[in-house]
Amino acid sequence: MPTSTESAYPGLSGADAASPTVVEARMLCKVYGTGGARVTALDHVSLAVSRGQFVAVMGPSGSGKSTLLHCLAGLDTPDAGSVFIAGEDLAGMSDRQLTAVRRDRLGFVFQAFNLLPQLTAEENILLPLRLAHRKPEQDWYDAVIDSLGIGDRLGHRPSELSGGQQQRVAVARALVGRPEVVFADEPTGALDSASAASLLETLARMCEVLGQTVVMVTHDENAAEATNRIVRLRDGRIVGDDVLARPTGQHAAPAAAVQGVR
Ligand SMILES: Nc1ncnc2c1ncn2[C@@H]1O[C@H](COP(=O)(O)OP(=O)(O)OP(=O)(O)O)[C@@H](O)[C@H]1O
Repeated sequence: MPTSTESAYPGLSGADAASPTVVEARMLCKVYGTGGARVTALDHVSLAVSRGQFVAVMGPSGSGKSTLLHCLAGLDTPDAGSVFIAGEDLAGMSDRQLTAVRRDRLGFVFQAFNLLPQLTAEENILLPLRLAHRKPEQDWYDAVIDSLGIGDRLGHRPSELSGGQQQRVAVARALVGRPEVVFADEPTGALDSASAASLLETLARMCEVLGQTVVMVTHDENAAEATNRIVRLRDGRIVGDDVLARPTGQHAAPAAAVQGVR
């Protein structure tokens, strides 16, 4: 039975320089305001994220974390520089193409779960695919539900779930379309510490085992510890970028979850 990313998915492990680059920022600049109110939110930021990496973006308030996340995700436009998702330059895209990229190739998780109260967990998870007239890939869907441990909650409405379970449903919704990368902005901000730790552990495992890529903004050093790369911003610049080697096999691969996936 494979017990590490290496054996389950050769070349797709977390901090693996040989993995393909899924997100790349080149010399991103973003300035808000003019005159005395002028703020340089991003000051020539370059960053390449490999498949399977779980990246924490950290830094003091106002250092540019959200601006960077929004530019990487095509939710905001840099004043200068380029963003590539799986090698495709977002700058060359029309609004319609950008919308399609966000819908079909990216996943989003925010502090607020944003689940629709009248839908069951499963209906919430599948809603983005339904709107895109896509069907879930069954093996991937099963792996996501299994990894998140919400198989017995799928028929419940959000009001019948704990906060931690609701966030897991929101994560499943972000993952179900098998996005190139998931962007998460303080995903544990509304959770108690035990639920937060559990969610982070699950995200880490999905990156290691399923080759998912996650870029997460967080203020929380504990949350960052679950990741395998910590990018630190200050005054719109990267002032630290630590790729952490995690011992292989720390997160055992759930064999059933990985069968037939990738
Ligand atoms: N729409 C905007 N208009 C004007 N200034 C902005 C705007 N958005 C961000 N800024 C400024 O750009 C800088 C970077 O903001 P950003 O939200 O990216 O920082 P952050 O690191 O995410 O902060 P926080 O941790 O407080 O959320 C800040 O000085 C902020 O005030």
